[in-house]
Amino acid sequence: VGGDVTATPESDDNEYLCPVTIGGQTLNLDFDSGSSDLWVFSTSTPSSEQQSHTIYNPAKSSTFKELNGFTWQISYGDGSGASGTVGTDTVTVGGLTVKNQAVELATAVSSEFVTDSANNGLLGLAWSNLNTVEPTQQQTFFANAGPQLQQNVFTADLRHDQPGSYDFGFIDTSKFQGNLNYVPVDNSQGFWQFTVDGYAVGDGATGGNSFSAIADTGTTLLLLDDNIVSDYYSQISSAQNSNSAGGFVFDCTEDVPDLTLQIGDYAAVVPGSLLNFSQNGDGTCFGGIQSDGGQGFAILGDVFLKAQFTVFDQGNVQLGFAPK
Ligand SMILES: COc1ccc(CN)cc1O
Repeated sequence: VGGDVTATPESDDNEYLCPVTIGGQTLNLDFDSGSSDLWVFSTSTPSSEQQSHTIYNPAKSSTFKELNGFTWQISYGDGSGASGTVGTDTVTVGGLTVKNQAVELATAVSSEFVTDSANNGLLGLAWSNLNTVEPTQQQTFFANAGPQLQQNVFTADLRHDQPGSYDFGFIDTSKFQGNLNYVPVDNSQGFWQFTVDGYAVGDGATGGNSFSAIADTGTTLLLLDDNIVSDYYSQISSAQNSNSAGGFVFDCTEDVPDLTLQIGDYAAVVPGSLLNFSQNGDGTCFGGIQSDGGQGFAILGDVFLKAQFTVFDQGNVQLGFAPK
């Protein structure tokens, strides 16, 4: 048994949304391998915050059950957050169904979510020890689905400005080139965390110290240690760190170098085309590489994941990468 679901980018590839059916109601959710709560805009969300979102109505689901007294509260790296109550329902993603899945109903959402009208909630794909439900932590959709999957994996094939896909339970070898390169995962902090062994800017030599990183489909950019960020932008003559833009920008006419991350024997290339992330409207462009804020590990978000086919292997606690 498996599932295949389309992942559609919002404008500027800011996030990727996938249709999820909950108790017979379909909402587009942001699949997030950096968190472990499945939460939705619902009839419990204040009407002023519902705006033009698609909402889930548990009263209309014949399979919804309230988890009385259970609550959740989550905050994300970008400062956004949400909180609410909890129930269970039947959740289907691309033909794969999980019964009695914890579904978290938002009773409060931060402004970033209110204004992002295409996003009707998140489906967490990190490890269940990150789930925020109290008094009893809940399992993710992927953890619950694991036992019914042919292979205990999901894969991510995100693309620039075009639909990609998530597959659950199988590896579609037509979606990548060559062989998969596996790296062990440390899931003790609940993330898909692994070691990067070095980096190279453009066609320069691979160097630098090894560093820890997480594979995070719910983060837009490629967030790296400040030393690597400085080294990278030293290769772009007009680059500057702009407070008003919120990070490094450069003239849109510039030739933007590739970045290669050495992961074991695998050289993961992120092409310069993906590292010229978006236009600021004033002739400058915003970089796909930005600072990780010194939090001790790099965040390999969608900018990185667009350039790789990635296998999130729950059974063997490992990640697999291949070029596309
Ligand atoms: C405001 O939108 C979001 C905030 C945080 C996450 C999770 N990294 C996903 C989002 O779509």
